[in-house]
Parts: sequence; C-alpha cells; structure tokens
Amino acid sequence: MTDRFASLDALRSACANLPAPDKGAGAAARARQAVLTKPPGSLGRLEWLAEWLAEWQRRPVPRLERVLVLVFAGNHGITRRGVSAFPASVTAQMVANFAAGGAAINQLCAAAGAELRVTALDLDAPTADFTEAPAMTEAEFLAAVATGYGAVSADIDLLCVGEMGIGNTTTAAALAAALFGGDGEHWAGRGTGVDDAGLARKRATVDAGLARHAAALSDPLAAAAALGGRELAAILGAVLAARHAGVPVLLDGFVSTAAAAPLARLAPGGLDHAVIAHASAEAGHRKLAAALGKEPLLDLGMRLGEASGAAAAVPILRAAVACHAGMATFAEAGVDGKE
Ligand SMILES: Cc1cc2ncn([C@H]3O[C@H](COP(=O)(O)O)[C@@H](O)[C@H]3O)c2cc1C
Ligand SMILES: O=C(O)c1cccnc1
Repeated sequence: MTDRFASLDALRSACANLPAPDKGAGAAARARQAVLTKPPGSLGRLEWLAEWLAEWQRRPVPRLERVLVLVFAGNHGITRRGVSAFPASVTAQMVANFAAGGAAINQLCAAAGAELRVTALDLDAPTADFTEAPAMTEAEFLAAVATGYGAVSADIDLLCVGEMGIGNTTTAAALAAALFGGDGEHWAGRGTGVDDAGLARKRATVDAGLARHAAALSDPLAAAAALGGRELAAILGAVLAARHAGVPVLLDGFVSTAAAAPLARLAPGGLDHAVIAHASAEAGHRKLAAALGKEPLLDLGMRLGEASGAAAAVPILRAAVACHAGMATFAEAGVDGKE
C-alpha cells in the first residue's frame, strides 16, 4: 500500500492534479430543476445538492444507490497529557462495538441505507506525543493515507467519512491551527466533555505542538504528519481517492473536516467535491468551515464523530435526488408555467 505514495512529493502531486467537476452534467441538472413542477428555486438547498451531486458524479441525473461510510480508527500519544474525558482504551473498545453493531453509527447507517466499513489503524501503536516528536514518521503517515485511498472505489455514489480516536479533537485542533493560523485557545473545544482544566491542557498541548513543529507548519502534508493521526491521514487519503474516482463526499464534524483540510490548502477547490454534513457543536468546527468557505448542511448540536453527522445527512441527499429524478416536468404533468 505504501508504494501508492512513495514520498510526500508523490502525494503532493496527487493532491495538486485534481479532476475538475463535470460542468456539463451540472448544467443539465440545473436546466432540469428549472422545468420541474415547482416554482424555480423553491426546493432551496436540495436543488443545489442535486446539481452538486450531478457535477461530481458526472451524471445529469445523480443517483444514491451505493452509499459507503468509512470510519477510520487510530490512537494518539497525546492522550497521556490528559486531553480527553475518556481513556485511550475506548478507541479499540468502540471498534469492537462498531463490529457488534452497537454504536450510533451502526444505527444511523441502517437508517440511511448506507454500508459501514470500519478500519482500525495500528491501534496498538499510538502516534508519538506531538509535543515531543512528530506524531508520525513520513512513512507511517503515507501508509495511513494509502490505506484510506485504497478503501474507495469508483462504484460508489457517495462517500461519508468519519473517525474514532480518543484524543483526536486535540489533534484536529493542532492541525487546523497549522493550516489556518490561530492557537490552542482558538481551535480547542471540549471534545468528549473535558472540564475547564482539561480544556486548558488541550490548549497548552496544541500550543506546544505548534511551537515544536513550527518549521513544518507551512507544508500542509508535513503538518498533517507532525500533528495529525493515522485515522485523519486515512480520511485525507479517502477524500483524495474520491476526487479521483468521481465520488462526492460528505465530511462529518470537526475532526474529519480538519483531516481533509490539507487538500484545500494544496489545491484551489481541492474540497469542492465535499460538503460538510453538519455543524458540530465542537467549538472549532464553525470556524474551520468558515476558513474553508463552506456552510455545513445540518445543525443538530451533534458532537460525536464516527461519521454520525454525515450519515444523518444522507436522507437529505436522498430527498434531493428523489425530487430531481422523480418529479414531473411542467410539460409532462400539463401544469401551466410561470406567467
Ligand atoms: C464512548 C465514545 C464513543 C465515541 N465515538 C466517537 N467519539 C469521539 O470522541 C473522540 C474525540 O474526543 P476527545 O478528543 O475528547 O477524546 C473520538 O474518538 C471521536 O470519534 C467517541 C468518544 C467516546 C468516549
Ligand atoms: O466534531 C467532531 O468531529 C467531534 C466532536 C467531539 C468528539 N469527537 C468528534
């Protein structure tokens, strides 16, 4: 798997040479919206979503037959700094819970008609504590990116990405700061529910990581290796693969948005094939969405991760596609058009 990206430069070039959307398919979808039996624009963002799916699926009438939810799990060296309300052991225990069908994401995938695949990434070998060393070596980072890349195929209609990794809201805050500026105070939130002392430790951990890796911060991929995590790297790889395969993406909350964000820094429009499914209640997420120029679809006060917000948004996309594909035109239905 590692030979897919033999070096950061090889990955950088895969991130820089991204396919453009199919503007023709988008225009055809837009033209169809205009003749369906409704006042123009009356389905609001559902219309935009159908057009967005059409452009990235390269199909004038988009479809959502196969929806895949990928959840990647990783462990983090910074957990020993007391940055989570839960112990690191919960990461592996939740992976077992996913396999047994007992987690929120299992129920949300069933409700959304989506297939769930969970990939655990070296849970027995946590990343290094990034206040002391790069979280991952270049080889470890590239291997995780390649695992995510290899999990995506062109035969899916929509990809949802999510993560499980105790400590990773601190990781995501550090990565967001590296990519967009700002410090621990700006980006760290309460994650699984740390108290004020825990929040102070998170902020200090982010600041220490930024200071330790100052020289790497101007390179989005070097920053992702130094401050990120394996599950975040795998999400980056999966979102990149989706772009190359013509698969639109739903990002989940703060962690998965931060994981994919290097792509936006490496190429203009690098995340245009991705929609942020929901505004997480994690403090940094709205700021991160704004930095990416994106407006999250839902706002349900969720702050779970696991791709839960992405899966929750799938029925909205299904609604958009059902209207776009199934509605009659004014001519077909014999309904009079606008005066
Ligand atoms: C039982 C349980 C299930 C979860 N599912 C997702 N997360 C979420 O919480 C973690 C990030 O928060 P922090 O940075 O505070 O550790 C990640 O594992 C994320 O996916 C969970 C957390 C817990 C405790
Ligand atoms: O928004 C997220 O991604 C999130 C929030 C809290 C805990 N884990 C993940």
